[in-house]
Amino acid sequence: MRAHEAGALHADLGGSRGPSWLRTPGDVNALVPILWPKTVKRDDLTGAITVAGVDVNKIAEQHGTPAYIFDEADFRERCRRFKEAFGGADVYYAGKAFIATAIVRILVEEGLFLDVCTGGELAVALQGGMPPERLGLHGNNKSTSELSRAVEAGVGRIVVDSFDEIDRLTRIARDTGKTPKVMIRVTVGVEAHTHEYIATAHEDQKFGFSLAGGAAERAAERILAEGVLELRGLHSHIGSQIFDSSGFEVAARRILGLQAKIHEKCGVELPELDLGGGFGIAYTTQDNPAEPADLAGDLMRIVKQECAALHLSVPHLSVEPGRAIVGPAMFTLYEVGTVKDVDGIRTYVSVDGGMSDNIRTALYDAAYSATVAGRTSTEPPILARVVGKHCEAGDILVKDEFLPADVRAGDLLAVPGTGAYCRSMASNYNHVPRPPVVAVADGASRVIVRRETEDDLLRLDVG
Ligand SMILES: Cc1ncc(COP(=O)(O)O)c(C=O)c1O
Ligand SMILES: N[C@@H](CCCC[NH3+])C(=O)O
Repeated sequence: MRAHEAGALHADLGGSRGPSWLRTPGDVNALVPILWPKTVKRDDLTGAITVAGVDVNKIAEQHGTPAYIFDEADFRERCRRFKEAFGGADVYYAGKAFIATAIVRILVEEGLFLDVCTGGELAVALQGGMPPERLGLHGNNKSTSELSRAVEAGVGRIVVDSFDEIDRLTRIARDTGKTPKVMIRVTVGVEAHTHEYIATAHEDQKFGFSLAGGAAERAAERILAEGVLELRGLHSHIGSQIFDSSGFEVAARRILGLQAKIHEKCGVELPELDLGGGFGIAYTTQDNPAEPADLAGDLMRIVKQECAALHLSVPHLSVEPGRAIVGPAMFTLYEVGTVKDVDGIRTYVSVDGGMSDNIRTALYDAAYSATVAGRTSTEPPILARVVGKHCEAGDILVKDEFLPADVRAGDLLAVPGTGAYCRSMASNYNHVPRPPVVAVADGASRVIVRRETEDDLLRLDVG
């Protein structure tokens, strides 16, 4: 029996963040549906996890570990649920969560729009065949080159974020004779209830034009007065991994207040409104995210009510979910390399990846769960910490989880909920090559982003 068994530890963890799930011998193998992509289950005979009918042991054999495993059917279903929920509104998938040409192709097929925020993401979007008019470009410091490329490609809307950018884009428009469509990113002053680093609408941060300070209104006046850019509407994004719709409500009220002011002062009713993304997902069983239909209902109701109160016509709405579409559609498959009991504290389970493939635990103190994936176990649960292979004590993937007491080197370990902001934020720390993304659908797997190799990294050195 390992250092910490579930029963004994439960009391110690009370009050602290604790594990996501107090496991008993019977349920240490359980897959809690809210955490896993829809086609994931355990095979009745072998106990191994399967995705779209493919055994993870086979995936590991074929593609190696670590690997991000993408459940295509799950992703498509989430695209459809958002699209249906928001009815006539446009759903811009936020590419920063995870983008690859294969993903873009699926988005095109599912009729979604796409939000990109750098020249690199724009290149992937165009390579994947997204019609440029269905693209939006974000960013607080877009370069002249990025803006020119977007204008040249005919990107549907550029969300302007500073007066410098308005100047830059105005010059490009004059030089090219084109009329870029723009929205204004407005900082509405909402303190979103999420980690400080991923909240984006309080006053003291780098994004957008301040509403309270009057910059947003001045930006609209300037764009309208110069008449070189086509002002389509206002944009607000309050942060990420948000569960509570009250922040969106306040944001919508404030931004529509500005819409009314612009109407009054400039005589223009802006035809579009974007309320951003940020809808939370379950990383552990303690998270309880809203359904897209409920979110959509709330947002659309607030916008309609507020427009009626302000005597405005209801603008064409759009939203930008990233995490809520791709986050739960992937899990990361690792192989356990070492298991170390630190007596009286916990068991450290080291896997063959780490903070280079998932920085979120180290960066945001994010909580994840994990399970032994290649088999089931009848052993009692022990409290484990899943860590990576990097030269860093903070290289933690899953802070607290109950794993079976016989977890051992060679086991496959799966961490769910890693579709968003894991591959897209991956690094080569310690010269560790980034893992591939393996898509699984209808009983077959295919690589959609190949594994990086040490040779790839060596080729960067030119000295
Ligand atoms: C402007 C903008 N839109 C959309 C998103 C997507 O957020 P999420 O992935 O939380 O839905 C972000 C990221 O926070 C963002 O900055
Ligand atoms: N990267 C963050 C969210 C920020 C999203 C982009 N504005 C995360 O992992 O949660």
